[in-house]
Amino acid sequence: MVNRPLVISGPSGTGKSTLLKRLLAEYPDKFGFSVSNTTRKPREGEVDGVDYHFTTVDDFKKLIEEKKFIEWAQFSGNYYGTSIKSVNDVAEKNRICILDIDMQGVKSVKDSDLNARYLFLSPPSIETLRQRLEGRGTETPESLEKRIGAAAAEMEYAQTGAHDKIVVNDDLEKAYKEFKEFILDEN
Ligand SMILES: Nc1ncnc2c1ncn2[C@@H]1O[C@H](COP(=O)(O)OP(=O)(O)OP(=O)(O)O)[C@@H](O)[C@H]1O
Repeated sequence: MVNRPLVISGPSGTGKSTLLKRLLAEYPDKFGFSVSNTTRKPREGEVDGVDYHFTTVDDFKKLIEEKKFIEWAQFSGNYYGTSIKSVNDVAEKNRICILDIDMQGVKSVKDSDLNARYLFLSPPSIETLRQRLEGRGTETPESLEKRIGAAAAEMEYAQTGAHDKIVVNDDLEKAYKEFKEFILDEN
């Protein structure tokens, strides 16, 4: 099968965005992201099927019942979700769908019939992760502790062998090389 979806996970602050940004800049036509469903109203300029699949609450609930979502959540009164179809749509456009998701998302994808590949990006240590999150300047003391707690659980899960590849983001150049090699190592 061509273009298996690629699931990238790892603790917040490990460097997923940094590496993905670089990959997308180097290969602008090779990858794609799934279009989420939402029950919120479109904002001006937003296009159905492009920005989101705008869905009624009834339809959204039906999709949940039919187990059509890999993951879904409710934020401030609206539902948001990633459907299996939206991931398959990317492959149909001959692109590799990248899913940047957390441990729960990884488990859901594993429960679905998506034949995905799993990459875990690990920090060299929790202490380094803490320093990077502090250095990024985006966290309050509370959100920092929350992320560190979640990181420990993510790292434990990675120890169970749930992923096809673990890349340790120590030296950025070395990590990017390994990251890219696994991703481009065709499907
Ligand atoms: N190899 C590295 N060495 C040192 N610093 C790094 C390295 N990789 C990333 N960083 C820095 O660590 C911080 C966190 O990286 P980034 O924002 O990419 O993490 P993330 O995994 O995408 O986090 P989130 O899931 O919260 O979005 C950034 O400030 C980034 O510049």
